[in-house]
Amino acid sequence: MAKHIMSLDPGVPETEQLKKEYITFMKGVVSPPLNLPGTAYRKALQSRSTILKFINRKMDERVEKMKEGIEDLEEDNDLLGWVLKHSNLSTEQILDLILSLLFAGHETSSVSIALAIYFLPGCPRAIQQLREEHTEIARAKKQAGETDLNWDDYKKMEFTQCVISETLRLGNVVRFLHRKALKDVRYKGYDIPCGWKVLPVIAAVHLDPLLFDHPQHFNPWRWQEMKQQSSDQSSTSSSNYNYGNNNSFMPFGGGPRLCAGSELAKLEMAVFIHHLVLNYHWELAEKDQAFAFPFVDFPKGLPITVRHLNSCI
Ligand code: HEM
Repeated sequence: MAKHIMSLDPGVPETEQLKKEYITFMKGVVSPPLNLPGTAYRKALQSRSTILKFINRKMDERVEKMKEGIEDLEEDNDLLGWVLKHSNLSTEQILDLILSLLFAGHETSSVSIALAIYFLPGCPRAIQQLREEHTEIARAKKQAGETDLNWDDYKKMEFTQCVISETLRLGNVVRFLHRKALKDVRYKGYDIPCGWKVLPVIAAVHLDPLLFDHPQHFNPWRWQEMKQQSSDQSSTSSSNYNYGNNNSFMPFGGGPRLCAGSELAKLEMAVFIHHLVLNYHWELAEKDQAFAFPFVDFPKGLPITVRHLNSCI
């Protein structure tokens, strides 16, 4: 993500330093707002300020280069390069945009991928079906003399989409949303006064047994059933499990504030799963569990053992 946003290469000292600050920032984002020495909140404020200074410095360097007419293909095509050249955003708006995208686009996708790695070994039949789907895609590409995955390949990943949806439903990377009533609202017999904050808990919807059969069970095939049901109008109306309904599945939120990166996130997960199932066998090295405190994480870092498969493709 940092590479696409600011052309930061993984492993180099400045990226690692930014990562360290980012982790401290994340730990204090949802914490009691006590600006006292040693608190997570205070440390997060300090890290946020360090990150903003870092982005500001990068911006100044870029502006200098642009003035001198120095071209850099990679930097000109990253997000920072694009906004500097083609937008009229103020410095403050650019800083806010870059920080928000680093925040919104990094943790969510990487935790979702970790959750897929965590759930799948408990469902060997799903791994088998994924392998079949991706082996077929890889075989067709080889026949066509192509190597890199493209949009048409992605569109063929139908079962993979079921695995992604199920991972997002059960994993609940984002557990609740933030809303504020802009006027007095009466909803299902409840009065919500103007100005009150409302936190819709999407995790509660995703784990509701009235909406999802055996909601704690990782079952990617439920999404195939859902597709089948929605194509069969008559059966949908008599079913309890209307999880094709947008209000019952909203890992990316909804309405005008719907996640801006939802399609990118699913694409990232699909590409990762493609390479994972084609090339590797993996298992959990020790028992670990996903915890939400407040962001979903694995206390032990989800250690896995990985073995390379001798693929015949
Ligand atoms: C699996 C990964 C992801 C999940 C589960 C996720 C989830 C969410 C959720 C629940 C929201 C709040 C929506 C609302 O309030 O209704 C949101 C907002 C947002 N997300 Fe994501 N997200 C993911 C990945 C990404 C990525 C990869 C990017 C960008 C590269 C991104 C950018 C954003 C932005 C910019 C917003 C704010 C949208 C707005 O307020 O207008 N997200 N995301």
